[in-house]
Amino acid sequence: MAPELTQTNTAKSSVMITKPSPPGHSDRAYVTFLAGNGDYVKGVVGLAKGLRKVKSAYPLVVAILPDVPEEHRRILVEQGCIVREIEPVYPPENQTQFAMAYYVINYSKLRIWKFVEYSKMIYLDGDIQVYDNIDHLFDLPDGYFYAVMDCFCEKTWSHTPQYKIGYCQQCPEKVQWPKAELGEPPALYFNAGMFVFEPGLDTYEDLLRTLKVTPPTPFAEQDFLNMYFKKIYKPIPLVYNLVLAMLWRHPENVELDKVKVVHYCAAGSKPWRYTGKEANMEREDIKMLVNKWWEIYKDDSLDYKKSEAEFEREADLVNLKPFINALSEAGRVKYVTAPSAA
Ligand SMILES: O=c1ccn([C@@H]2O[C@H](COP(=O)(O)OP(=O)(O)O)[C@@H](O)[C@H]2O)c(=O)[nH]1
Ligand SMILES: OC[C@H]1O[C@H](O[C@@H]2[C@@H](O)[C@H](O)[C@@H](O)[C@H](O)[C@@H]2O)[C@H](O)[C@@H](O)[C@H]1O
Ligand SMILES: [Mn+2]
Repeated sequence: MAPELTQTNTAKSSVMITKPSPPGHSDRAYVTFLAGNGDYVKGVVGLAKGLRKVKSAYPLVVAILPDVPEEHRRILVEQGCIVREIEPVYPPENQTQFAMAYYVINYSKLRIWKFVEYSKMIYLDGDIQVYDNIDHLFDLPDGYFYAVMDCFCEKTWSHTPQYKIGYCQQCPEKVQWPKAELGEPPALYFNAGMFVFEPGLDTYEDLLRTLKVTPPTPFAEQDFLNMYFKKIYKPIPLVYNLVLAMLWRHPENVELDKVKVVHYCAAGSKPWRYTGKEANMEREDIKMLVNKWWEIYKDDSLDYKKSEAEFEREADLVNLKPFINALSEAGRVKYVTAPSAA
C-alpha cells in the first residue's frame, strides 16, 4: 500500500495518491483538437475532467496547433492529457465563405489520422462534455466511421437546398425531398464534433491528397469528412453527440436524461463564455447543461491524480524518495500538493 503523503504546503488543492489505472487497450485513446491562445483550453480541461469523472479507461490526446501557448500546454499536461503538436492543414485556395470564418482552422483535425500508435480513437471537439462512460464505442466493429447525424435546420445551413425547402434528415417524413426537381436526397450527414475512427497512414495521406483537389465548402472539414467517408459512415444514436439545436429543432428526437455526450455548439452555448443573451440560451435545459459543465470544470477532486508509480518515478528522478520515506516513517506526511485546474 502506498505511503499516504501529507499536505506539505498551502496547496490550492491536494490530491491523494491512487493506484495506476488497470492495464487496458493501450492502443486506444480519446483525442481532441486545440488551436489558438483563447479560451477553448477551458473546454479541453473540462473534457479531460469529464472523462475522468466517468472513469474512462483511456487517455485524452490533445492535438495542438503551434500557436497554443506554453502555459496552456502545461495546464493540459497537469490534467493528465497527452499533448501532441500538429502542423496546420489548409484547404486549397478558395473564395468560399465558411459558415464561421474560423472553421478554416478545423481542417487541421485531419492530422489525427497520423496518430497510428492508436488502432482506434474517439474524436471529441473541445466544446463537448461526456456525462456517461462511452468506452464501449471502442468495441464497435472496425472498418467503419461512426458519428451522430447532424441537423439542417439552424440558420448556419441557410445556404443549402435542404434548408430552403425545410427538409431535415432528423425528420425526413416532415418535408418530402422533391426527387423530380432536386434528384436524390442528401446522403446521411454527420456532425464532425464527435466520431469513432481508425488512424492509418494510408488513409491520412489519401485524405490530404484528396483535400488538395476538393473545393472547400461552408462547413469546411465537416463537409469534407462527410464526402470522404460517405461509403463507410454508420450513424450512431444521438445520445453520443447531442447537438444542442436538436433541443428546439427536434425535441421529439431527444430524451435528455438518456444523453451521454453534450456538444455545446449552438451560438452562445460555450459554457466558458455563456452570457445567456443569444437565441435559445435562456432555455431552462440550456441553463441546466451549462451549469452541469461548470460543476465538472470547478470540481478540484477531478484534477489529475498522479498514480503512485508515476509519483515515485518522478520522486526517484529528483531523488526525493529517501526524504519521503523519512517523513512517512515520522508519520508527518499525508498528502502531496498539486495546482488546481485552469
Ligand atoms: O479558436 C478555436 C476554435 C476551435 N477550436 C477547436 O475546434 C473545434 C471545432 O470548433 P467549434 O467546436 O467551435 O465548432 P462548432 O462545433 O461549434 O461548430 C473546437 O471544439 C475546438 O476543439 C479551437 O481549439 N480553438
Ligand atoms: O468546421 C465545421 C464545424 O461544423 C460542425 O459544427 C456546426 C454543425 O454542427 C452545424 O450543423 C451546426 O448548425 C453548427 O451550429 C455547428 O457549429 C462541427 O460541430 C464542428 O466540429 C466543425 O466540424
Ligand atoms: Mn464543437
